[in-house]
Amino acid sequence: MSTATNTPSISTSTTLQACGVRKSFVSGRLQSVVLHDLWLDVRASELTLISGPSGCGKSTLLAILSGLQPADAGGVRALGHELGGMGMRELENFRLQHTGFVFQGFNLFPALTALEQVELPLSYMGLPKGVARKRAIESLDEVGLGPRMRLLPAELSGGEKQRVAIARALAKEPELLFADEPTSSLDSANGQIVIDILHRIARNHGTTVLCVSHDPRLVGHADRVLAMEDGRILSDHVPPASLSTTLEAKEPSA
Ligand SMILES: Nc1ncnc2c1ncn2[C@@H]1O[C@H](COP(=O)(O)OP(=O)(O)OP(=O)(O)O)[C@@H](O)[C@H]1O
Repeated sequence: MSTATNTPSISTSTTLQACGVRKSFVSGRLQSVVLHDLWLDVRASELTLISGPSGCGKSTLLAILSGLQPADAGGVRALGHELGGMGMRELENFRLQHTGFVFQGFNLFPALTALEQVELPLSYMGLPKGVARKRAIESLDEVGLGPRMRLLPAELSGGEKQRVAIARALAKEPELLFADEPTSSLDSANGQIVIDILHRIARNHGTTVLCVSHDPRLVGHADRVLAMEDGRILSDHVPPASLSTTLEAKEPSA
């Protein structure tokens, strides 16, 4: 069984590990510890949700696990690589090739169509134009936006913008997908669509999906929930809704 305590046992499908991660921030003469000696492992083909109240350190943990921020102590192992051992260039390349990000504020370019938004990172990755276009269209189709791919962000709803952002991440075919409060600016129905898409990506593509959110409505949609408080992971559980889905999937059909 995986654990989020100080005595980790690592399963074979683990793709992302935090090993004794510590982080503090200094503000004036005050130093506050945001993450306390945190251990966890995250598995492939699962949507892992880190939940907890505002300010408990969720986004800081996500930033460290994705290599956007360094830890003060401890390490992160992602896809077999120690992130702390990489130089800036190497880390940038690792993120480009292996990770996708989805943020609360969508981060779309106002002047680009949905299709162009999704194609852009693929050109940075060096994919030939035809391959990039094919992948971009497939990803937009997968999130249900094929018919709207020629539209600009201003012509899309909030939920559709977030789906473009997910398609942009998905088209890179990343092993690791990070989502920071992806449903916070969406209403309940659109939030549900977004979390269901993230769940499906984990299942169908074998992607490790790590999502942080303080939205309690997401808990039942995750495969695994890590509850965080004051820079510590207090519990690690499979939510009941996810358990029943797993049991249904194992039930032989009549
Ligand atoms: N760059 C920074 N400099 C100083 N303090 C910071 C910095 N980044 C985060 N913090 C502090 O660290 C603590 C944890 O912040 P973090 O954003 O990780 O929490 P969170 O759980 O994601 O919150 P929310 O749900 O509101 O986004 C907060 O007290 C925050 O003010």
